[in-house]
Amino acid sequence: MEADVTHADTARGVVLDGRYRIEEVIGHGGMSTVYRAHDDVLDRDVAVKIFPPSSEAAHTRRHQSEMHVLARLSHPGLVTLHDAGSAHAGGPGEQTYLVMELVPGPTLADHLAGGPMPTSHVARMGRQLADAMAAVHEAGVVHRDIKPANVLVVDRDAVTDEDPAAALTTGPLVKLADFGIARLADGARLTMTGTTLGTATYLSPEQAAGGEVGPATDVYALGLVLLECLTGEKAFRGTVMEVAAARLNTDPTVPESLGEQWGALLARMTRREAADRISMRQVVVELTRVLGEPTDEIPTGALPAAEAPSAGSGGTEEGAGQGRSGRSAAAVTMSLGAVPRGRSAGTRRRVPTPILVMAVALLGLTVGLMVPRGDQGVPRGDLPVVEGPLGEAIDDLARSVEP
Ligand SMILES: Nc1ncnc2c1ncn2[C@@H]1O[C@H](COP(=O)(O)OP(=O)(O)OP(=O)(O)O)[C@@H](O)[C@H]1O
Repeated sequence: MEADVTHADTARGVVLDGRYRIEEVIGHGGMSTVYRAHDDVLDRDVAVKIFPPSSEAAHTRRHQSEMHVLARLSHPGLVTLHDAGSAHAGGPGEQTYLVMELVPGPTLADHLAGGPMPTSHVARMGRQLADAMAAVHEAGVVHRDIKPANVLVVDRDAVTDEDPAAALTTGPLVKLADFGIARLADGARLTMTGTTLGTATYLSPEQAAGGEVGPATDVYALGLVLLECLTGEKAFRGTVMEVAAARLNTDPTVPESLGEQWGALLARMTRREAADRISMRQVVVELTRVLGEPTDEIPTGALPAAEAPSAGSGGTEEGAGQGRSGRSAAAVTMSLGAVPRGRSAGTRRRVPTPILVMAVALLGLTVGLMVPRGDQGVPRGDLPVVEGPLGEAIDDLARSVEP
């Protein structure tokens, strides 16, 4: 019988596909365990992300669809997908795994525990993330889970040094991980044992309202992440319920001390109406202005020069989320099956406010009931699956809670 790769103690030493030798756990997510592994064929270290066994064919199909999208995305600011496969293929304990570029540094969440970052560092790091995300949007995909825990810091010194000029100009400081995988398993977090629930810190208003999610959702989340990097404080604090509900009526506060440029940019990124936000490509342009650099020489990491949009061309709302194929991000999201249960392509539907309030209350209540009072904050037992619009609103909230 093949070894179980669910747990660290049984996974160590397992060789997947005859080449990926599992070594040690390097990260846990709500949906997976991430291991350092050695690729015996290419003789290099890699990261292997293993999902728990799924008995639902729909989950497996969704993982495969998402892998195909991940495979076509290439950008220095995105963690590269090398390979994918299944352990115990065809059996009841089949487990999907992804083999990725190994980024050995801490996450931005780890880094932020040390306090705010210098503004120029935030601008450069933010521009790298925005450029990567603009490429993602232009490929017709929405991440939907931008948060510090999903930003891997490539070079810790480049973020902490007072004068990291060389590192800042040569390569990406950060890489975005967890690319859209979390959204694939709609509702799975609500049924998984051992899922860590935190706060709905980076939830966009449209996610909180159960509305349609598009590229502007990522812009909002990145705005909150940048604000947190600058201030060292989360923009919204409180219980899951309070935090999720607050953003429907409240704009994040940008301290005046950050200056007019940052104030204007962050306000335009975090407008409550998604349609009023600037595009991710425009964020790249604005952060270049913040850095005092010419906007006609903005680096675009992923796209060949011939295909790269000019600095300003993607900056219009019309351009936001349109891929080179001409398909909108929302359309591709739907074709991936990444839309919450029960939604169909082309259907625009908002969850009525009373349902949202019930959803927020239920999620808050559930988290309150499930999270033990100790330091770990790890819920025990299964959370209920709720069908219909209420379930969808809860799913959206659950997907957005931060570990
Ligand atoms: N390519 C990588 N290189 C190094 N570490 C990684 C890599 N990918 C993920 N990790 C580590 O594993 C952790 C969990 O990964 P990830 O967020 O992708 O999992 P997840 O199950 O999708 O999580 P969630 O959906 O709860 O955010 C990360 O926070 C990071 O510490």
